[in-house]
Amino acid sequence: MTELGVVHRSIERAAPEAVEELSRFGVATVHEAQGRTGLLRPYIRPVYPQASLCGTAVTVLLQPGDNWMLHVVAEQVRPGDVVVAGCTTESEDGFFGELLATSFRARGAVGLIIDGGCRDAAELSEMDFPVFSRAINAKGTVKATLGSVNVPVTVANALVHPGDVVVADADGVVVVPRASAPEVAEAARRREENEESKRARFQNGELGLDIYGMREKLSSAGLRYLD
Ligand SMILES: O=C([O-])CC(=O)C(=O)O
Ligand SMILES: [Mg+2]
Repeated sequence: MTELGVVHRSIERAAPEAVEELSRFGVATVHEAQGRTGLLRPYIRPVYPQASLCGTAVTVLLQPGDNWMLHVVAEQVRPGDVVVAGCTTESEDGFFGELLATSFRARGAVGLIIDGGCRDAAELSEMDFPVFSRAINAKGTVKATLGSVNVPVTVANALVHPGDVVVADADGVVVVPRASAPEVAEAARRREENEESKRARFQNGELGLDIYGMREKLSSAGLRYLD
């Protein structure tokens, strides 16, 4: 069980070159590149359509309806970090808004993933501070019960460790374990190159049936063409 009331101050972050490399790819590519793993459940949505981010996770475990620990985690943020907030129990209250976004940004945070609600959606969009949350909800929160900072957290069914890489865009949110970030970045690069050549062939009018060599398999599966 996760210990409550602790703040881990020293965490090991993924290599900056790997983070930089991963930032060039979309969530779908990264997810595929690591063997279709690491996705958060799709109920986590961007607060505004253009929101996207890539950064190293600093994690926080919140208590339902209580945003105290978001102020505690702010102190642990380093430039390039994304705050990843889980909650001990489902909660859709408005934990986070433009004031906390201003604070996070001043510390160098590139965004927030929260398995809870957030508010001030228009201001967050105006600021272009990317937030991915389970709800937009004006309901206010209290500062009463301790959680923890920089412990492993489960966020929308994905386990996130401090220092992992998180990539988020209009398609969703994916987490890449710190140690495998360089190899996933390399696999994503190869995948993107491969898609580029396929895209050119599709543009030329070639069919997936031929590009992927599907005809034989379809006929052995018994597909019949009738005139
Ligand atoms: O203050 C709060 O509790 C959350 C909020 O609206 C903000 O950060 O602007
Ligand atoms: Mg506010």
